[in-house]
Amino acid sequence: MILEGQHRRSIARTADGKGVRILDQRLLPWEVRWVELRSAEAAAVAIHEMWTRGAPMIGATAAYGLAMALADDPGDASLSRTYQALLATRPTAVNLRWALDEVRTAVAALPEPQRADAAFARAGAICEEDAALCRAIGEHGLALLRTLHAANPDRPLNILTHCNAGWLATVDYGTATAPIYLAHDAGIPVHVWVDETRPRNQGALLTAFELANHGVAHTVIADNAGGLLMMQGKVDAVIVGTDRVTANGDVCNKIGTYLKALAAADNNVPFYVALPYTTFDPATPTGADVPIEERAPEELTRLTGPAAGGMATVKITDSPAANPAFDVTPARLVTGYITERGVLVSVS
Ligand SMILES: CSC[C@H]1O[C@H](OP(=O)(O)O)[C@H](O)[C@@H]1O
Repeated sequence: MILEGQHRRSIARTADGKGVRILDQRLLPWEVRWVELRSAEAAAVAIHEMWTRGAPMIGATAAYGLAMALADDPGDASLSRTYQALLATRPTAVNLRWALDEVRTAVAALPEPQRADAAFARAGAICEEDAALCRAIGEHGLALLRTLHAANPDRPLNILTHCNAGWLATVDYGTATAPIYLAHDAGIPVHVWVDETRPRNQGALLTAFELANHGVAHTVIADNAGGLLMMQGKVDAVIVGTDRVTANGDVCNKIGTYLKALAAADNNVPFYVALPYTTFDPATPTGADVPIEERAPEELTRLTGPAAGGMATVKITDSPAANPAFDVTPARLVTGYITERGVLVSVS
């Protein structure tokens, strides 16, 4: 199903100002369903169960969750309890902690009656800032893609991406997709190899949905096909998003990213990471220090999809399964970091 109209915003404050409205991404691309979250507890469930996902997006949702809690109880105990509960929903993306810290800082010194409004205001500003940051990432990435396309102007530029780092993962534009959207809109012929991204298939379900909706040529591939395509010279660059970049430039991102970076290095394919500065985590020394989220094995051993009368789940195996949701790409494998301030060749 293609989303019509203002399709680039997957989060907004509710009309009555008391909640937050998100797209339930578990149903995409088959159904576009908006849900209204009316409590911090509902926001925590939506983040943990990945109704909404993507580093900047879970930060924005958590920020609204804290605001909703303060509307119910603006006291310090509520603030602290809710902060910790939301922080515990998903451990890897640094944007979650960053956004919660932003709201806590905005309200901590205020009289209690003023806290909820200030929290909602900060949450809304975080969303608007993210949209602007991602647009700027797109502008800097566009310059990069122009240069890459100039090397082979007679054919489309082939970009490989992993997972979904699009407008569904952010407030607008995406991070890895922002340069792609701006290049497409500027008339640069771009084709995207879309890693399906097992086990949750964010690529096949979400990135493909986004690109189709924007009219960008794309091909969904098995995660394990990327190395062959690079070996065959069919990939001009890899651009991925990230959930956290540590002080030394290591990149935490969706499981499978590291293997793409290895294949890119082995085939001299530039490997870029697109991120806003809110995803840098200078307080964490290296990728080895980042908690890697372990999710339910059933995400791996079951497949869910549309069937007559609704969604159906099929079993793949009864065997035990391990399901780490992220991995670490060492800084040495990263060609550059595309940020809202420009393209960095190193972080440390
Ligand atoms: C722009 S952040 C996107 C980032 O978040 C995704 O993880 P998840 O879908 O589990 O929230 C993935 O790592 C993306 O690169």
